[in-house]
Amino acid sequence: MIATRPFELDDARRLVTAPALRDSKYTRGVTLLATGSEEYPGAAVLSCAGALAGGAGFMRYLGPETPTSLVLSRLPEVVVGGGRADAAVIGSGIGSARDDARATELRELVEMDLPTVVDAGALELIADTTPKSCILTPHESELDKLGEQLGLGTISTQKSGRRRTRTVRGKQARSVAEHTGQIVLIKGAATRIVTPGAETAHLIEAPSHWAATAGTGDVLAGMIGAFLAGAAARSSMPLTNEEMAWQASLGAWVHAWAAWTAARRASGDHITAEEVLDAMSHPAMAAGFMGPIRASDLARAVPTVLAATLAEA
Ligand SMILES: NC(=O)C1=CN([C@@H]2O[C@H](COP(=O)(O)OP(=O)(O)OC[C@H]3O[C@@H](n4cnc5c(N)ncnc54)[C@H](O)[C@@H]3O)[C@@H](O)[C@H]2O)[C@@H](O)CC1
Ligand SMILES: Nc1ncnc2c1ncn2[C@@H]1O[C@H](COP(=O)(O)OP(=O)(O)O)[C@@H](O)[C@H]1O
Repeated sequence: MIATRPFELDDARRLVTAPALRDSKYTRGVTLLATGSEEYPGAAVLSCAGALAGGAGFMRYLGPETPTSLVLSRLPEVVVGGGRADAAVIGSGIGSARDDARATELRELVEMDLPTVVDAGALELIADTTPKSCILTPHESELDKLGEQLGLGTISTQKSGRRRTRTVRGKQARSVAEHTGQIVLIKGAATRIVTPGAETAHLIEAPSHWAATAGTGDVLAGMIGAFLAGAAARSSMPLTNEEMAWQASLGAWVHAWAAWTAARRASGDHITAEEVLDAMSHPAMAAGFMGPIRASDLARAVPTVLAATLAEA
C-alpha cells in the first residue's frame, strides 16, 4: 500500500488566492487550452469552462474549426489562437494526439518547461517524448494503457476487491510517476496525486459520487490548468514538482466539492457558500437531498466552492 495523506480544507485555504489590488488578467495567469476536436467539440467547451470557473485570468484556445466556434459561442471570454502562456491543458476531447493536426504543438508542450496538464488522448504522447513539468490525469483505463505503452505492464483488477484495486492502482500510478518523472493524478471516487520521489501521495475522497458523468474530467483538467497558471504567474521561479502537485490536488478537491454542491442544488435548494463551508468543515456529516448533475453544472458550482474556501482564509 502506498502512503497517502488526505487533502483537506486547511490545505485548500493555504492555496486558494483572491486577486489583489495590483493584479491584472495577466498576473492572474494565462492558460492555453489545446483540447477538443471535430469528434469531441463539447470537451473543448467543458475544459475552457473549468478554467474560467477556476478563476483563469486569461485563456487562449487552440483547436479546429467546430470546437473553436462552439467555444466562442458559449464562452466569449476565451481568446482564440496560441501565444505566451503560464500553463497549458492538452488532450481532453482528443481521441489520438498523434493523429491530431496539433500534434507538433502538443509534443512541444509536453517537452517544454511549462506546467502542462496532459489528459485523455495526449497521454499517448508520454511514451515517445521526453516529458517535462507535466501532470498526467488518467482515469483507470487510461492508466492501464499508459503503463502498457511505457512497458510497465498492465494489471488485471477484474477479480480484485475494492480496497485491493485501489492499492494496485496506487502502485501503478507510482510506477508511472517514477518512470516518467512526472506527476500522476489518478481519477476516480478516490483521486490520488503521486509525485515522483515523494513518499506520500495526496488523497481526495469524494463526498458524493454524482461526478461520475461524461465531461467532468474535462472540467477538472481545465480547472487545474487555471490553478497552475495562477501559481506560475505569482512565482518568480519555475514551479517545483511539489508545488505543481499541490495545485493538482487543490483542483481535485474543489472539483469533488463542486460536484457535491451542484448535486445539492439539483434538489432545488439554494446552497450558499456558507453552507458549503459548513459541509467542507465536517465532510463526514455532509448530507442532504441530492440529484443528478451535468458536467457544466459542476463547473458552475466551482466559484461557490472557491468563495467558501476563501471565506476564512
Ligand atoms: N462532451 C464531450 O465532448 C466529451 C468528450 N470526452 C472525450 O472523449 C474521449 C474518450 O474518452 P473515454 O474516457 O470514454 O475514452 P477511452 O477511450 O479511454 O474509454 C474507453 C473505455 O475505457 C473505459 N473507461 C472509460 N472511462 C473510464 C473510467 N473513468 N474508469 C474506468 N474505465 C473507464 C470504458 O470501458 C470505455 O469503454 C476523451 O478525449 C474525452 O476527453 C469525454 O470527456 C466525455 C465528454
Ligand atoms: N464514483 C465516483 N465518485 C466520485 N467521483 C467520480 C466517480 N467516478 C468518476 N469520478 C470523477 O469524475 C471525473 C471523471 O473524469 P473522466 O473519467 O476523465 O471522464 P470524462 O472523460 O467523461 O470527462 C473525475 O474527476 C473522477 O474523479
